[in-house]
Amino acid sequence: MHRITSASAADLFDIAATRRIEQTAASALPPHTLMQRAGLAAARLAMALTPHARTIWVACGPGNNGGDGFEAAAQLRHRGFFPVVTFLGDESRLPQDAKASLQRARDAGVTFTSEPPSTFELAVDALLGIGSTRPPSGAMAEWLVRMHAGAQPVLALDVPSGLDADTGTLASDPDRVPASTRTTLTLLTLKPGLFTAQGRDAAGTVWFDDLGCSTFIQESATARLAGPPDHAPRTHASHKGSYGDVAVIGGASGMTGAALLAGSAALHSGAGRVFVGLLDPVAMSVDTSQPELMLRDAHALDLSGMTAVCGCGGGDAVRELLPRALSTAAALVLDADALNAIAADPSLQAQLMARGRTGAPTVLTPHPLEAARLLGDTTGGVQANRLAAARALALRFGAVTVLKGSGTVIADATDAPPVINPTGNARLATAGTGDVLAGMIGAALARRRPAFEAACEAAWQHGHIADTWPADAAPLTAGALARRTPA
Ligand SMILES: NC(=O)C1=CN([C@@H]2O[C@H](COP(=O)(O)OP(=O)(O)OC[C@H]3O[C@@H](n4cnc5c(N)ncnc54)[C@H](OP(=O)(O)O)[C@@H]3O)[C@@H](O)[C@H]2O)[C@@H](O)CC1
Ligand SMILES: Nc1ncnc2c1ncn2[C@@H]1O[C@H](COP(=O)(O)OP(=O)(O)O)[C@@H](O)[C@H]1O
Ligand SMILES: [K+]
Repeated sequence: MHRITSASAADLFDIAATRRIEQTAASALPPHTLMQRAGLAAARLAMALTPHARTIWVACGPGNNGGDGFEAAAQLRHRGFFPVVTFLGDESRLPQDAKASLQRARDAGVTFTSEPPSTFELAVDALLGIGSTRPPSGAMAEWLVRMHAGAQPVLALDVPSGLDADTGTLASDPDRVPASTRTTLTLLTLKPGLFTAQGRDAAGTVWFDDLGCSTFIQESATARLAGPPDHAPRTHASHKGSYGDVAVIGGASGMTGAALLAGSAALHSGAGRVFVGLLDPVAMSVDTSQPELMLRDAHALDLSGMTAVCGCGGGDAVRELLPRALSTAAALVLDADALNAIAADPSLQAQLMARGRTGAPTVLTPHPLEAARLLGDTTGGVQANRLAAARALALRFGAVTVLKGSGTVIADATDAPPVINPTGNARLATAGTGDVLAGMIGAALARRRPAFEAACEAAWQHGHIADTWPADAAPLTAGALARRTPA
């Protein structure tokens, strides 16, 4: 059992793959082994979370997730703790494993009640796991509200009840249950839904126990959790040409800052030279706070041999430059208004697809609304399955796609599993941080990192800066994020 951190690169498996792995493992092991291992791991984590707990409420549901709860309760009782189990299900319809664990809990002397205890130091959510088929309702919904309403920690077994383990969508309104400190012990496999969409908020701190079954995994991963990038030291005899040129195209009237932020991020991420091609006809010619940036008229930049970062603060004006960027830029990041222009223009879409077929490195960095426009979908539709949306965009345009937000998803058009970025937090929810990410990806492309790796590494680093921002420092602003130092 170990805690998952942003340093953990790991394979993620969806529900279908997890069930196949479970079958393989169960058929190779003595009956009930998996559930007993799951319950023991849960009891150990419960004891570590609340070593002095007097009452541990274990809420058990109608399937094998409930079985994990019975087993955990039995193990806790054997160790001198006082679990109180509430069981929401029909004993006669329990799966065999869960039935055996219910008996073991009874034999251990666990207390069963029909109503949750009035006070408890820890709640164990063993109501629903990967078999969740509909939003919890009735007593189950009430118990979930009750366990999350107070400050007591909640330990969810496998997945928080009601969370879709594939997509990270939560059946109930997540804002209804914000108070508790959440920990999730996920079992057998790590699931993608724990790390994207509402999964991060619902799961809290994630622990993983593979139940000793990693050797039974023959499946390819559904997705991967990005680990930190390797640190590649600069060779001594390198020069600015070794790190490439980035040209930011954006900054239409009133939005110059977005292009300057992307430029600043590219610069501080190590690009050899950074040009900022501004679309505002009366733009400044130098940014005295960042004299390293070479400000140009966007129309005058020759993009061949350069990495172009196109669209940051681009407004409508960026549209006319897109055909040239799509056909001539050596590598290309398309962000913000460049994506909106492409979404609205079939001829630009065709050009983007044609570029994709040439294999020229191209990265799209939509937030969910931009992704929805490109897909002809709604933001809700995109958020309902972020992995699928990122993959659909990557396949349609032949471009690496970075679908931003909590648990940024990075997909390409190959068979490689998409990556979920584990870093970042809501401090990034401030204007301009997306421009910074685009500039960071641009710098990685300029030093000739392959597009998928460039996107994964930049997304990890971008979130990591926010995660390690000193608590007592000034608020994180996009400018400071680009410079990587608190103002
Ligand atoms: N098997 C193994 O080897 C291992 C399994 N493990 C554990 O088993 C879990 C999977 O077990 P599972 O397949 O039984 O599914 P589970 O999540 O318990 O729920 C299914 C039940 O809930 C019901 N139900 C669904 N939605 C509902 C709702 N909203 N409100 C009310 N009821 C609802 C559904 O009923 P139905 O939809 O059929 O009406 C069915 O009765 C997995 O997550 C892990 O914890 C671990 O021990 C590792 C080894
Ligand atoms: N809660 C969060 N967790 C992780 N990353 C976040 C969160 N909120 C925002 N971000 C990140 O912040 C950036 C915001 O980008 P974007 O929406 O394009 O903003 P802007 O257009 O203002 O630059 C993205 O990289 C996104 O992934
Ligand atoms: K659960």
